Amino acid sequence: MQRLILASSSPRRKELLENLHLTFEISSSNVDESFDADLSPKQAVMELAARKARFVSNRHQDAFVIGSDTVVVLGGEILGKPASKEEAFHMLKGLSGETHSVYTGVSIISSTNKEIQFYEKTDVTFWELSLEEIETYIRSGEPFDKAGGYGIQGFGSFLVREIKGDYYTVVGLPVSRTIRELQKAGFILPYKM
Ligand SMILES: Cc1cn([C@H]2C[C@H](O)[C@@H](COP(=O)(O)OP(=O)(O)OP(=O)(O)O)O2)c(=O)[nH]c1=O
Repeated sequence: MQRLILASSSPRRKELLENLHLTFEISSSNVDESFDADLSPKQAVMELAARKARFVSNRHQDAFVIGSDTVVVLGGEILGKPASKEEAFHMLKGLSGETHSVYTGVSIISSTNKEIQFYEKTDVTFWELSLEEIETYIRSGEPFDKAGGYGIQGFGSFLVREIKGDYYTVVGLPVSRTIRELQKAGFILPYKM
C-alpha cells in the first residue's frame, strides 16, 4: 500500500484532498516562507510548494508527498497573509472593484524521490466594496490566515463578483490537476479514472 502525505496545516487543503476519496496523512512543514523578490508569482508558489514538500519528504522517504502554496497578485504585487487589521484593510481596499490573480503552486514528490511541480492561476474580480463592507469583513476575523486577506469559500464569498479558472486554485489546492499529476507520478488511485 503506497503512503500519501499532505504537507500542510491548512484545514482547507485537507478538506479538498478528502473530496478525492484518497487515504492520506497530514504532516505540517515548518519552512521559511520568504522568497527572492526577483521571482515571478508562478516561480514563487512552485518554490514554496517544493520547500514544504521536501521538508516532509526528507522525514518520510517511502511516501508520496504533496506540498502547496497560494498567493494573490494585484497589479504585479504579491500579497501573502495580512499580519494586522491595517494590512487586511489595505489589501481589501486594493482588491475592491478590481481583478486580481490567485496562483497556487503544487509540488509532488514520489516515493522514489522524483519531483513534479506545477501551478494554476485563477482570475478573481471583486465587487466595488464600501468601507462598511470591508470593516465588517475584517471584524469576522476571516482575513488573517488567508493570502490576499479573504476566503472565497467562506463569508468572503460576498466580495466576489466573478472568477475565471479553477475555483479550487483560489481555495488552495487545484484538485483536478493534482490528481492527474499524482497519477502520472506513479501513485495508484483506489478507483479507476
Ligand atoms: C485567496 C484565498 C486563500 N485562501 C488560503 C489558502 C491557503 O491556506 C492560504 C495561503 O497560505 P499558504 O501559505 O499557501 O498556506 P497555509 O499557511 O494556510 O498552509 P500550509 O503552508 O501549511 O500548507 O490562503 C483561502 O482559503 N481562500 C481564498 O479565497
